[in-house]
Amino acid sequence: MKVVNSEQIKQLDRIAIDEFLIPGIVLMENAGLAVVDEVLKSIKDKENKEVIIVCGMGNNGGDGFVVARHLLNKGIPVKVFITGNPADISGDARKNYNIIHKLNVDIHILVGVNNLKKFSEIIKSSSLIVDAIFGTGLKREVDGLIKEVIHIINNSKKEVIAIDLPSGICADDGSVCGIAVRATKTVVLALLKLGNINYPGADYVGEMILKDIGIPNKAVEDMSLNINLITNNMVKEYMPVRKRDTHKGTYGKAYIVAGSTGMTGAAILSCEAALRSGAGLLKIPVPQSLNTIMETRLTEAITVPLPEFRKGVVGISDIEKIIKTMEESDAIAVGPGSGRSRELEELLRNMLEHTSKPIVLDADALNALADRKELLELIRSKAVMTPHEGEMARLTGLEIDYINNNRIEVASEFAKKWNVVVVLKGARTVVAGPKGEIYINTTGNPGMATAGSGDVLTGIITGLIAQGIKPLNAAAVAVYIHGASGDLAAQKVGEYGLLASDIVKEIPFAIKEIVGR
Ligand SMILES: NC(=O)C1=CN([C@@H]2O[C@H](COP(=O)(O)OP(=O)(O)OC[C@H]3O[C@@H](n4cnc5c(N)ncnc54)[C@H](O)[C@@H]3O)[C@@H](O)[C@H]2O)[C@H](O)CC1
Ligand SMILES: [K+]
Repeated sequence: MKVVNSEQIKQLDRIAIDEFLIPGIVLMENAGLAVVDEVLKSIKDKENKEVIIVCGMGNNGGDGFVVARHLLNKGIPVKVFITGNPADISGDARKNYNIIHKLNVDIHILVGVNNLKKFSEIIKSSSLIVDAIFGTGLKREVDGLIKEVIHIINNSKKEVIAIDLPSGICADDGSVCGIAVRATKTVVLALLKLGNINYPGADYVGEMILKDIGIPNKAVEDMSLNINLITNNMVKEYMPVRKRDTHKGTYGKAYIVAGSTGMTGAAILSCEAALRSGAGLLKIPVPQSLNTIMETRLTEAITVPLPEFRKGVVGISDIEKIIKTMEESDAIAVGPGSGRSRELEELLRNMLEHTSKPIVLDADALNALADRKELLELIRSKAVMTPHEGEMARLTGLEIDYINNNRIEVASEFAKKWNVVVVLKGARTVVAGPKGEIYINTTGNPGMATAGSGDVLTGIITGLIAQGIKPLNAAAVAVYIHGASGDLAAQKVGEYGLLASDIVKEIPFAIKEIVGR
């Protein structure tokens, strides 16, 4: 499912109007009607049906005027409040304003303190508020009178249906521009905006309903939009169908280089997650002294004990064996719980130099790359890197705040620069491909911010690549499954006590729920 920013939706609007000759006022009519549907659903069982529509000076306000006209026609009492002088309204919004003016709709102009008092009184006796102040055209901090208006709407505790975006949320990044309407429901028009799904905006939208307003699919296709929301359907499409006459070899061999003294748990979580995601076979090199622990915990994996240079750390002393296993594998991962050491840096250098197999680089492998940037030049296989913002900061030298405010750009630039897939983890994990492809994930919950959660994700990505899914798609599908598994776990144990191992246990159920098998 495509996601756009304000510039892209503006361009799409222009293509629909100028190239496909769909009059803008038709789109506005469709937008208004889509909102009317939702308003009617909401007030259906209410005795008091009075609807307040608060309109701004742009096309979002124009949509609001259309809503007013249709509600009036259906006998619903409506009151329209306008946040400025109607003389300043132009274009299609102006036409729709003129119509409701002719129809003698009860229109109020919001100016001055006394007027605001009246506004809050009238709101009190209403049933529902439609927020049509700003949509994708919001430009700057909301202040003055409109800030007061939004404050009154939020304090009213009334049901609020926002048109396109809750007013005050920036369409491009979901930031709050001074203040924003807290909506019960947001009717999103034509395509999702980044502001609808990125935090904090996502916390303001309430229930999100995406409505078609008649922009031709062809116009959307012509734009070759690069930002996608990961959906159930995408996961269904990419998860391999398991045929009857297959064997474990069909589903790939994964090789996970992980764990060291004190951090065997990370390795176990990654390995179990890879197997729970469907990988056919899994091997893990184990420092000799840790072999008993690993064998005891990992029933289904094959552990390969290796001589250790330093106690509890896999080094390069048996690099030939490691290279051979890499060559026999379909997917490799390195880093979870590996520990920071010179041995790991050397091991990683050797691994990168000797393999062209897809490789997932996580945790301590990312630290090694951050400490020795020249190793990044060695990546010639299809690599997936899974940093959180702290690791991304170390890899790029950028400030964490900057990364958090520019997650898509940062992930995408890095992916393009190093020709890798980047999974920038967080509340809305961003998966970026080397050709500018972007996937955003919306599954998951705060309970998943717990030790080992990332190790599970690495295992899922590796397990999916092993089954033949291309690294970019595997990463996108994996973050979705990871989040969905976390959501199932949270349903059972809540968010506080959720452990990474709870996520692993839910992987098969999440896949079954999404894929249907
Ligand atoms: N998707 C589509 O193709 C369609 C969308 N429609 C609706 O149109 C809005 C976008 O309309 P636009 O006129 O570009 O912008 P807005 O109405 O969101 O706001 C612009 C309006 O507000 C003023 N303004 C901006 N920021 C501030 C501020 N901080 N304080 C005060 N005033 C501000 C600005 O000067 C303008 O006057 C989209 O979201 C949909 O709802 C169409 O109806 C159908 C086609
Ligand atoms: K709005």
